[in-house]
Amino acid sequence: MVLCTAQEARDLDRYTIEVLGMPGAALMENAGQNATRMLLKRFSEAKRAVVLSGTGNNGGDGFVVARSLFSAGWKVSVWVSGQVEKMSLETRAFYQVCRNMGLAVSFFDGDRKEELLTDLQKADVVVDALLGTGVRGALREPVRCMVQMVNEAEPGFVLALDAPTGVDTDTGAILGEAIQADLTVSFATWKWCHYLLPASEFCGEVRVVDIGMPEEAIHHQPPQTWVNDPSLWHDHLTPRSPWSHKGTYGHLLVLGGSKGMLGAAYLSGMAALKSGVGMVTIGVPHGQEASMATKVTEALVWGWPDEGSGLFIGDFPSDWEERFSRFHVVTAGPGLGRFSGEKAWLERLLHCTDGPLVLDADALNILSSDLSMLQFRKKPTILTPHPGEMARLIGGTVKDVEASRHRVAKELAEKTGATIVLKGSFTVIAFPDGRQVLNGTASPALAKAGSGDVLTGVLGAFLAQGIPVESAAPMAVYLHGMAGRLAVRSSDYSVLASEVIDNLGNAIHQTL
Ligand SMILES: NC(=O)C1=CN([C@@H]2O[C@H](COP(=O)(O)OP(=O)(O)OC[C@H]3O[C@@H](n4cnc5c(N)ncnc54)[C@H](OP(=O)(O)O)[C@@H]3O)[C@@H](O)[C@H]2O)[C@@H](O)CC1
Ligand SMILES: Nc1ncnc2c1ncn2[C@@H]1O[C@H](COP(=O)(O)OP(=O)(O)O)[C@@H](O)[C@H]1O
Ligand SMILES: [K+]
Repeated sequence: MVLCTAQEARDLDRYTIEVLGMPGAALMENAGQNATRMLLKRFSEAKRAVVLSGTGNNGGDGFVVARSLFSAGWKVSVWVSGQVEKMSLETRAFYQVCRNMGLAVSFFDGDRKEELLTDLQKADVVVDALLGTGVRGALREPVRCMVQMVNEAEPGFVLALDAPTGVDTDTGAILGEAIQADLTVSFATWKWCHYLLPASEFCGEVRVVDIGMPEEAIHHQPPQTWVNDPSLWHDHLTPRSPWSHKGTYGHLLVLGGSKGMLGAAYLSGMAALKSGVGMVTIGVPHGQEASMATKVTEALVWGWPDEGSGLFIGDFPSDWEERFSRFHVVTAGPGLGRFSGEKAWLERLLHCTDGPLVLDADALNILSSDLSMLQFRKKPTILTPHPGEMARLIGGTVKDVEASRHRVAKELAEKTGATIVLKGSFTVIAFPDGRQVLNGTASPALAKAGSGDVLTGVLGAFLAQGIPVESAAPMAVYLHGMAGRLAVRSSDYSVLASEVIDNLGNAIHQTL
């Protein structure tokens, strides 16, 4: 499913109407009808509704909802935030239908506050069709006043059409005041405000409905962002061939696991094996080799030189060249730690890894001292920062990252040529060509140390199986999030990273 900026949504509408010849009124009728259907699913009996309509096309959707609820036997009153003369052609037509059918339509210019408030307080449902993607800047009167009154009235249920009035479609900012919705029905595509804080907290549940926009419109002008779903990568998640063998599914090297952090590399390695990779070697400092070997049964263990402190030194083992040629993918970072000569070490790793390379955790912190190290890479590099690591990479703060996750991820991908997997409650995957995928499958059960190490392993495993990064990254993030959800037995308080690993198989099975 596509995710649009306001401009992309306008371009899609324009192409559909002006080039494909779909009448705008048909799209508006479909939008309003499908939004009504979502409401009627929740309320089996006729109720009392107040519909607030603006003069733009969002208001037109509102008039369609008002008429449809009225026809379904609901008691409906409509309040309009401007004059008939300001209405767009389609909006005016649907306004006229409401009048012709005898619906109560009132105009609000700030004078009839008592009347509107009483109406809102009596309503079971308020439909917010004041502003959608056409909003510009801080709310002006009388819209601001109407928004404030809805929030004051605290109606039982608020349905927002496309977006709650008062949220900026693209930045997710609040434009002074915003309607607190229980359900937002978005038309044809997702919009950024459904994901970005603080706007997303005003949306309630978000459902996207079809408005009859032909697929050709999306193919003609593909937006830059998609919401993650299996249709994006399902072709690569195929049943395993009965003729396959371990060599078919690649060999992954996991580098990390310093003293006190062995578990991180262990989790990555096990997650990779549970995600179908043929073979895993876990590279740990020499001093940790014996401990790791007793911990893992299914993975190979390779001891790297260390200084006795449990950290890697800035050197490569003597047999690295011969060994490296056997790995299809390298992941570095989980439990790696910081060590003297780390920058030279990472530079060498970047040069000599002849396949995809995933950098996580401290490998990212080392990289943040000099992003130009990545410019030598010919094969895909994938960075999987959490917001703290991302802040170090861009030389900003966590607040900067969280205020604009999608923008910072996109900019870093374009700047470095790496694929960025910016983790969080919704993870952003940004590719160097500007495209982005947004993931919504995760669970707060994953907000616990070790979850990220699992993701690194899953991603490394899919890459080692020859899946291109454009599919492997969204596939790993999606299945990791789903495994996190499936791992919840009694409470999301209690999920361990190892239980997420145990549920990778279920997630893959349910998606195959
Ligand atoms: N196009 C299509 O085919 C389809 C579009 N669809 C629907 O159309 C919606 C987009 O419609 P849109 O572009 O008309 O914009 P919309 O959100 O109604 O707002 C414009 C109005 O808001 C006003 N306004 C702006 N900022 C303001 C502020 N800060 N404070 C106060 N007022 C402000 C602005 O006033 P003006 O600035 O012109 O004075 C103007 O009157 C979209 O979200 C979807 O619901 C669906 O029906 C499917 C088919
Ligand atoms: N509230 C949340 N909702 C959904 N997913 C989350 C949430 N918090 C964390 N996650 C996911 O859990 C993982 C945490 O990664 P990270 O912080 O690197 O953990 P660690 O390095 O300790 O293993 C990421 O994949 C992130 O997207
Ligand atoms: K709205």
